Amino acid sequence: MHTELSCAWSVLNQEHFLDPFIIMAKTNSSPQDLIALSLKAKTFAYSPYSKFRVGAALLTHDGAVFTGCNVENACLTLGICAERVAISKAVSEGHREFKAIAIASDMVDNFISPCGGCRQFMREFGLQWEVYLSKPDGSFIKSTVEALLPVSFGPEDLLKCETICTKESL
Ligand SMILES: O=c1ccn([C@H]2C[C@H](O)[C@@H](CO)O2)c(=O)[nH]1
Ligand SMILES: [Zn+2]
Repeated sequence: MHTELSCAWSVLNQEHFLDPFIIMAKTNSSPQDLIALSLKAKTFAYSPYSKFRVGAALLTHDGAVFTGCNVENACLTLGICAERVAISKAVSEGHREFKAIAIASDMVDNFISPCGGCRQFMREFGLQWEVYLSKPDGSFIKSTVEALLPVSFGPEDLLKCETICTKESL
């Protein structure tokens, strides 16, 4: 684990570390690498209201990594979580298939757990991908989107309602 973490930190110390394609070339995308990237992303958190910093690092099917941090707003309800920032960055650049997301916070004694909204946001892109809930020391719980959001509602369900498709409803 120490070797893998050193690898991740050496990646982070290089210029352009936020470029997903450079990260793809330089890491083996282990959970430890992804967590190290989420910890780095956390340092960019804009959280003047809650003072609660969160970072996320999202690994795509093709090995790219997109990071995110929480971004709060003086209009308090407009803040966005780190996970949703990372997913939106990936989707907006053409990536919709995900392998894993790592989440980091400053909580020393607790693994950061994604909010319900972020679980639903993850679920939009599948149930069978991994979620690493981490602590600042790099320790983590490995879960999945499905385990975090059982019996969920997703895009497939919209296709199951006949009334949407029948002429009577028009
Ligand atoms: O998994 C989580 C939990 C919380 N937050 C953010 C939202 C808000 O900015 C702050 C406090 O809830 O932390 C995240 O980004 N991800
Ligand atoms: Zn959230």
